[in-house]
Amino acid sequence: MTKKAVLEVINLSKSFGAKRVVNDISLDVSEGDIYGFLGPNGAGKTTTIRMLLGLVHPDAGTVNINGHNLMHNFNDAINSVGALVETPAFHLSLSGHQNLALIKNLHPQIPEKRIHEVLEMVRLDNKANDQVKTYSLGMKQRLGIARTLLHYPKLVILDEPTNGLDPQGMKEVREMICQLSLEQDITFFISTHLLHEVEQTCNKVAILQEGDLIAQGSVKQLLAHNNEVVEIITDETDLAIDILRSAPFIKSIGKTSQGLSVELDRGFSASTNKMLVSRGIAVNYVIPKQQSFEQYFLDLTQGGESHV
Ligand SMILES: Nc1ncnc2c1ncn2[C@@H]1O[C@H](COP(=O)(O)OP(=O)(O)OP(=O)(O)O)[C@@H](O)[C@H]1O
Repeated sequence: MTKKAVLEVINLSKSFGAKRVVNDISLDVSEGDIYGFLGPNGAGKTTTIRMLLGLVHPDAGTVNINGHNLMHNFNDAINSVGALVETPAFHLSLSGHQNLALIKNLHPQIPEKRIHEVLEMVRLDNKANDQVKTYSLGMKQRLGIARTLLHYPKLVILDEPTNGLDPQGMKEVREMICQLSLEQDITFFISTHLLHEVEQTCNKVAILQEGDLIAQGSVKQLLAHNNEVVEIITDETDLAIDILRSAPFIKSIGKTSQGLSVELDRGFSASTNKMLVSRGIAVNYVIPKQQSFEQYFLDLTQGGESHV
């Protein structure tokens, strides 16, 4: 069954003066996705997010949020999204609950009980009555996310939500996002440059570089598209390198403590083994290595091919 589109971005572009910052990008975010929006510093992530929220006017392109066109039906589009774009500011001498009550009071349609619900969702219900000045950075960030949830959004956009957090704070935010996605049917669009976070949290990613979309898809799909890496356990490393160097399907060879790490075209590990054995090399093992998303990202953004 095709999943419902929650965020559709079609041919979006933006320049500042002569500088093209976002270049004709299209993104598809479906119901239930935890969608990672990745890119090196200055790639255009924040500018894109600001366009998704109507804070920056695009030069060209269309944004639909939950079926509402952002340009033509702004209120419906924006009311169905929650967003945390900068470090949230709170009244430090008030409690978490009191801070959320101030926001709730501006929106009479939000029931009182919602404050407790969202505090529970971000696991701050036991700190609800403590002053925000006693909160850690991670707790403040979670309170910021609670604030975005007050009006029952179907889509939540977070710009670098774990930026500046310690490992424990990052873990808490990560776990909370996964839980909200599962239990509350919230779709997330998260910009980050932390690749490890993406691997652990997101089911889909888009990679932006200098305003261009250079990859989009599931983490699994993107890695499957890439070369394979195997470790070849052998004592005859120098001879093995001489033999493999000439094979067109071998992309790179490095030495490891027990043999060689070889990057090759996907599907050629058996041929690699056969080539070595037929030339008299004693191959003890060929071990497939899981290529990390981090390596994939670095290959791609430092001069690799495009997988859009
Ligand atoms: N209002 C503006 N006027 C001129 N240039 C801008 C403006 N906003 C952003 N830029 C430029 O656009 C480019 C993309 O910036 P943007 O903040 O969108 O990137 P980013 O991917 O979010 O980077 P980072 O991870 O460092 O925040 C940068 O070169 C930035 O200097």
